[in-house]
Amino acid sequence: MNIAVIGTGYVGLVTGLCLAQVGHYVTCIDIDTNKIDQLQKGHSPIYEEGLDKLLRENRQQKRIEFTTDYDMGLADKQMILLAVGTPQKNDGSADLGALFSACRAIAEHLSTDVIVVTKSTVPIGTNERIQDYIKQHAVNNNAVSVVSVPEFLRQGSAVQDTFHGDRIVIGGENTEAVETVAEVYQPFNIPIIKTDLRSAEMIKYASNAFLAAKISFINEVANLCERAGANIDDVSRGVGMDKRIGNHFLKAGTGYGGSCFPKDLSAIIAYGRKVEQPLSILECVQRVNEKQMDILAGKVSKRFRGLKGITIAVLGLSFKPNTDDMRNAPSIPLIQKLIENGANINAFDPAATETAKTLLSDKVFYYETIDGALKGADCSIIITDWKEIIDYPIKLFKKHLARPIIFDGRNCFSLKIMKENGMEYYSIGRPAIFPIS
Ligand SMILES: NC(=O)c1ccc[n+]([C@@H]2O[C@H](COP(=O)([O-])OP(=O)(O)OC[C@H]3O[C@@H](n4cnc5c(N)ncnc54)[C@H](O)[C@@H]3O)[C@@H](O)[C@H]2O)c1
Ligand SMILES: O=c1ccn([C@@H]2O[C@H](COP(=O)(O)OP(=O)(O)O[C@H]3O[C@H](CO)[C@@H](O)[C@H](O)[C@H]3O)[C@@H](O)[C@H]2O)c(=O)[nH]1
Repeated sequence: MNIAVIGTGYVGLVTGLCLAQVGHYVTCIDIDTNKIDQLQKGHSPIYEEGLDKLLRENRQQKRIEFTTDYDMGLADKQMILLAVGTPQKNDGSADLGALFSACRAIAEHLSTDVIVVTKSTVPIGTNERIQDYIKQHAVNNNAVSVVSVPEFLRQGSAVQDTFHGDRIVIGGENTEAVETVAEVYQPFNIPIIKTDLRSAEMIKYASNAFLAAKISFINEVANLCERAGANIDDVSRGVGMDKRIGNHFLKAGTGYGGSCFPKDLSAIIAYGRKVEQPLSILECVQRVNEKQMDILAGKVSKRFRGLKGITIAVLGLSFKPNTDDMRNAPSIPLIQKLIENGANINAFDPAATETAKTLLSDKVFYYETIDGALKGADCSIIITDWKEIIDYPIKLFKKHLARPIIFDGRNCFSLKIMKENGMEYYSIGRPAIFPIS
């Protein structure tokens, strides 16, 4: 099928490439000329292993192309995927400005009957608005059916998630359009669930909200473990082995970040308020998460009796490993707090340094190696569990740091190894380790 994808961010690019890979012909449209320039030259603007290869293969097979021109991009397409951003507004609700400006462009450039598939995460009722909006602004008399296919990929493993997802949700009121979309996704061989538009929209928010709730839940239990003298790693494993609970998203840490959970929770909470059905559990989930981001600063401050003048090697800046994305990364409020209280920051991240420079205080010193960041620092804080950091030899922490002290926000190391190496080690939800003097 000939498919247009509007928006070449994470979702648009990965979806476009994966649809091309299973044999469809895809044109990706974006208003960002830099992004389109890069893609036309065969460079992925997104950092993720495997994406460059997928891009190269599909360009060679002429199954994917990139443009800023809506006329060219929408010509002869049977399906248009909407994958523009839906960021958070000041009041917490989703900003649908980019989405409706893309809908306006569809209405003005459409010259064939199409199915419009919404991949963007949108509040309940939005797909009905999209249907009305395009009809109202259409310059030609083409038939348009809107179908909701929310996206569940994770950054860093987006291609893998697209080919091996747990389910594909297809929501729509027009049965024929829903069936056509199901055929397009059939080569992925993933279970498909067909629903109405509103249920599909709700499934996306409820899924993210539940996952975020699991994280805040385990973080609270971790904090309780510290008081109780229990070990969150064992507790988490024991709880997660119950199949009714499941062992995913039970890893305690410095809180969830990223471009999705924080904004999607805010959006569904704002929607609940609007329809007078407040979501009190999710409001707590958010509060617990905000508090969790402060936990490491508190531990360092307690250990050093204040932060003034100490030098901290911060390892990992991106909101999670295998991505250069810094949106809502826990490193941002944490580093801000440390600097406000007088600490000096040496930072290392394998991929996110350039983005970090645009977001963090200009007082932060960046290093290209872990060695460089550690040298002479009073302690190290681990915020993101990159493989490079987990695999870094403990004896080098000991060699480079002025004092062998680690505050680990992702429980990267075993307590036994820390003890054996004579480290002073504070993690999340586990007993602190002090060197034997
Ligand atoms: N990033 C994820 O992991 C993820 C996963 C699932 C769902 N989602 C949802 O998918 C949507 C897209 O997320 P993203 O992270 O890919 O967004 P993004 O912000 O990375 O990219 C959006 C792209 O849309 C382009 N754009 C904006 N207005 C446009 C217009 N009028 N015409 C053409 N292009 C336009 C922007 O230039 C940008 O390249 C959001 O609703 C998000 O919540 C994201
Ligand atoms: O046990 C866990 C699991 C995750 N996290 C944190 O949670 C955040 C989000 O992680 P993850 O879900 O892996 O990343 P995203 O790429 O943001 O993906 C989420 O958000 C996407 C956008 O909606 C959805 O499509 C995905 O299904 C959903 O997992 C990160 O800060 C992680 O460090 C934890 O603290 N503990």
